[in-house]
Amino acid sequence: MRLFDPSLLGQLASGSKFRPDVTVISGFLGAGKTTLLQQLLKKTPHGLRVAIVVNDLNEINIDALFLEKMLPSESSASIASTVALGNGCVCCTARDALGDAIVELATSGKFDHIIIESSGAAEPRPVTDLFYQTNIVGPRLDEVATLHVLITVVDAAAWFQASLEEHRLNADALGKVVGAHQSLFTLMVEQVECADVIFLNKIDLVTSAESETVSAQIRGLNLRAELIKTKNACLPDGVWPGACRFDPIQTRRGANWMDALNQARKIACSSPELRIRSQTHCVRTPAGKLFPVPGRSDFAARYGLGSFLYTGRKPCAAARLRKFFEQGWPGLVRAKGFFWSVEEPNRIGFLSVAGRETRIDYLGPWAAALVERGSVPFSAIPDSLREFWQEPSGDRRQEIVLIGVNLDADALGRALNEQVISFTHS
Ligand SMILES: Nc1nc2c(ncn2[C@@H]2O[C@H](COP(=O)(O)OP(=O)(O)OP(=O)(O)O)[C@@H](O)[C@H]2O)c(=O)[nH]1
Repeated sequence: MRLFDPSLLGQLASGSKFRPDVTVISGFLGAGKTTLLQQLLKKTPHGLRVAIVVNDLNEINIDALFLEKMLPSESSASIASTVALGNGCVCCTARDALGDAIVELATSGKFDHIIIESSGAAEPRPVTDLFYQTNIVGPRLDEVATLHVLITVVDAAAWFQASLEEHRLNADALGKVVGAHQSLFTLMVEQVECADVIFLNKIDLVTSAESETVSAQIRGLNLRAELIKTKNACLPDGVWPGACRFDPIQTRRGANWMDALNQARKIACSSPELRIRSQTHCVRTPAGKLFPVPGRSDFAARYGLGSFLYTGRKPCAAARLRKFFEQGWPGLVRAKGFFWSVEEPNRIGFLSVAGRETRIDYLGPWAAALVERGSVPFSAIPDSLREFWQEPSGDRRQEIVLIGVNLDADALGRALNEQVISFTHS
């Protein structure tokens, strides 16, 4: 893979140490990204020199053409430049082009702030990775520019609809980029999970009850981000350019499920039930248990948001696990985590549920499988894994975070035990 044009990086040698800020706007197709960009340009403080990078999936970049026409008359940016990245998505095929564009703009010394409008099919996380990946031919991207804020624009009406139904992306152009099996809703969820500011736009197209439901679901996914409800992406004062909100750790790991998983692991490790379980044999223990994960704010409590960890030491049937989540569960917004299955007992199963979209993947082997087959001695198992070690299953376990609004956790735990866990070993 090419990592930026080395001749551009050569310009750094003579350049100053000034690093322009970078704002990244993500959001699904038609959510209102270009509308927000127009608003940002209108409200740009006088004298702030802004450059824009617009990404489109097609060879003809409509948004770039539109913005170029708009810039001279409506932007208060003293100098503005538009770089169009056509035919590819900034989170995958156009990543090199994006890196080149940022380096060129940043090292020109002409701009204080660079705004990137991603294509509707882009995930924000790979764009942020670009700033931190090693560059064998020169400095890393974060040495020439500073990530300032990740903004995700959500179409409130589309979100409400997508969360109710299962939507699949069939369009050829999108299918190429996000993969035919990834649902619209999963992509929207990932865009929300990796954001510092979320604009819940098109608020005029939903009822106040629907707006509350969508807000609660979004809060269930990302409690850290600021949530702003807008019509026509109208910006409240003080938001732009605002303080730097991007944090390489907090933003990139801002998804509630990651936080819940970390918290829940601590709880599960100190739980007497798990200690009891470790003294007996896993086949005699309950199939699995749901632990509540403490909420992080009053906001969560107000909206009835809850996070739970389902943990257990009996293998599940992966086919039943998939069916269970595809059928849906009242109030469930997100489920993510690891599972141990009878179908693939030696490989770590990975589950991701967003709405009714359920994805199951297999990652590498469980450490226990490596020990059993003699590839790794037990002494080489790191402490972080030994914490979870219980004979005879080792580190094999169910560890799934479930996030939802007004979830009946007891019923959910029982249903998982009854419908998903394999009882063939008991
Ligand atoms: N009703 C309503 N329409 C809106 C709102 N915001 C934007 N729109 C309209 O929605 C359409 C799509 O807006 P864009 O800003 O082009 O959306 P986008 O996310 O840039 O779209 P892509 O570049 O295709 O991904 C336009 O016709 C906008 O005028 C809003 O708050 N309410």
